[in-house]
Amino acid sequence: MFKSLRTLFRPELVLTRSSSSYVTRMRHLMKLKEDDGACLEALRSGHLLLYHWLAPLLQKAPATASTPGLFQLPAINTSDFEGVLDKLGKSRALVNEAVLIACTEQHEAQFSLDVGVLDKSEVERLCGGAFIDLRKAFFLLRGPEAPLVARGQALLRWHQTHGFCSASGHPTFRNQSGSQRVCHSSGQTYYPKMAPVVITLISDGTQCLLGRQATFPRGMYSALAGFCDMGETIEETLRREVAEEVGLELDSWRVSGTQHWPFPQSSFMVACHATVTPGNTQVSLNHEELEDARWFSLQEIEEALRLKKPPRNPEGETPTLWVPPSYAIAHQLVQEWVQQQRSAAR
Ligand SMILES: NC(=O)C1=CN([C@@H]2O[C@H](COP(=O)(O)OP(=O)(O)OC[C@H]3O[C@@H](n4cnc5c(N)ncnc54)[C@H](O)[C@@H]3O)[C@@H](O)[C@H]2O)C=CC1
Ligand SMILES: [Mg+2]
Repeated sequence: MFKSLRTLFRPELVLTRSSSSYVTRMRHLMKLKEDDGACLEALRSGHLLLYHWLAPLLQKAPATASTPGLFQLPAINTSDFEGVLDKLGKSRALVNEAVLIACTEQHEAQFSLDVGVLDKSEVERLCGGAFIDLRKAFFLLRGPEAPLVARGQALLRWHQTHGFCSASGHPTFRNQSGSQRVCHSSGQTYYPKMAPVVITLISDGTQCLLGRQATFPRGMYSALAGFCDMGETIEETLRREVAEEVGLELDSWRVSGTQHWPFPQSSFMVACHATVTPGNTQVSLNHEELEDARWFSLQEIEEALRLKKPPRNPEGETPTLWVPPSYAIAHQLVQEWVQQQRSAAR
């Protein structure tokens, strides 16, 4: 029913276009964030990403030979969604709860809206699509849609959990864009927050170390991660987390990239590659933090990367190794490590 957001929002193009178009777009977005009237007007002609209790609405993408079974985000015009609300006999005022998350190159504003108060299957039927758990959605979306849907969900979650001032206990009120909340009693302004997390892939030169928490799905291993303590630098967190979780002393490390991750309450992931010397690989596991941590060979990791979706891994059978989805920065670290190993072998 609705066209794909992919046709409207292609941030990768920004890199190849003149910087002035990027600057104009960012200035436009800044105005919408700060000016309630302009934001409300932009909402009228904007697009909505719908969520139902924080699960995003996805629709099947047209299949191609290389990308069968993929999904996309439907681009729903605000006015079309108001028509949906009319059909459901619900107030159009729900649309005003949308929060601003981005704008297209044509300066069309994009908002996310949680429609948990509406009947899920009715919305799915009228809008064409299905509400899918965000962790699952990361396996189904490609390109810029995964970070966009993550950002939309994170901002909605932040509003849903910051309705009261922690100083006065009184309700807080959002601005139109949703970029902040204010308590009129204490005068405190609240901004959406991300918790810094360091995630690291440790290599001994030929193998890499992955760990799993007891709550991970069967067979899934990931790079080691840990939240920064108050006042810590990235390097201090990195060394401490590795020492705490697997009892290893790092030899060297470098930052590889960063990412916003919407779990558990929005994390700012700083991804690093680290090394230990080959004689210093004996893992001493902290069972309170990890269920297992093991060294994996290049071949094992290459096989895990070939899986396009999580394997079935039934109880009672030895699970097949798999790693987080391609959007997760852990996946990118693993891929970079494979590239490094291959080029070192040439
Ligand atoms: N995007 C990616 O590729 C990956 C992301 N992650 C994310 O990294 C996060 C941190 O990794 P963990 O090993 O769980 O961290 P961790 O090793 O620091 O342990 C988690 C514990 O830290 C404590 N903690 C301290 N500050 C916290 C905060 N701000 N929020 C929540 N808990 C806090 C809690 O007791 C929690 O149970 C995970 O929540 C996960 O969402 C983890 C692996 C891959
Ligand atoms: Mg950890």
